[in-house]
Amino acid sequence: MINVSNVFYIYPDGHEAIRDVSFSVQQGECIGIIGANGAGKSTLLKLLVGLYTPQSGCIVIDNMRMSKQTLRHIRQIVGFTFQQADDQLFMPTVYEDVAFALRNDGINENEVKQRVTKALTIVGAMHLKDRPPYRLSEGEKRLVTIATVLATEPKILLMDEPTAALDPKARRTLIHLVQSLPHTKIVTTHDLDFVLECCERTIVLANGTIVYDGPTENVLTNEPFLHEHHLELPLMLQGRK
Ligand SMILES: Nc1ncnc2c1ncn2[C@@H]1O[C@H](COP(=O)(O)OP(=O)(O)OP(=O)(O)O)[C@@H](O)[C@H]1O
Repeated sequence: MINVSNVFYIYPDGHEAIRDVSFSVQQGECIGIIGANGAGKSTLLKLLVGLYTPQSGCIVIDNMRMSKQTLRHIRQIVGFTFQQADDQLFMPTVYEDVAFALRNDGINENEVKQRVTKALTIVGAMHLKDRPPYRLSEGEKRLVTIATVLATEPKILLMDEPTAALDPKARRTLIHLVQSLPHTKIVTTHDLDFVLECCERTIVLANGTIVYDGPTENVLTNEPFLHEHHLELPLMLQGRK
């Protein structure tokens, strides 16, 4: 579903944020990308959704090599939720926000209504449809941003820090939602307990390179390795020591 080969990305100021990164993702996998602040997690997600273009290396999504010509099509396959929900919600009501991309694509109003209703129902936010997004709580906003993406019917979901600023109940709702979605998913996060519950495979980034790619359980129980990369044992595993 995703193949990343020898990708390098240097910001315009010369900072090399991604260095020789390669990995593949199979359909239906849920992968956690973890690492210290500044390790390159968000940069990598933005490369996968085509917001940034690598200086070298190649990204293939659903058998299509990412390029100016394929970007529009790839954006229909890949749904991306930003770290800040406010970056994604800007319409007067939740309904209009979820409908926005569909209307932009010229989809007829009947189908827009069906898709918006389905997406809001999946995330359990139908009751919010007439509310202004800026008045919602962080947890509600997070669910609505996921609905905006689900409505476009992507095959792949990329989520940047989805549990940031959520209280335990909202976080639990999100965990259940992510576990129930059949999509291929890549999630960047500092919430290692979330990774333990939702992702069977984990990639650890450090200074823009991959230092681990394998089963989640193996890496999240390796305390010396986690410490070396400014990470800690997930809270769920700390009692086992
Ligand atoms: N626009 C930019 N211009 C120059 N350097 C940048 C830019 N954005 C990010 N960087 C640098 O690229 C590196 C990777 O940043 P990135 O935001 O991808 O890290 P991250 O792992 O997502 O961090 P965090 O956990 O703090 O969100 C960092 O050193 C950061 O300072």
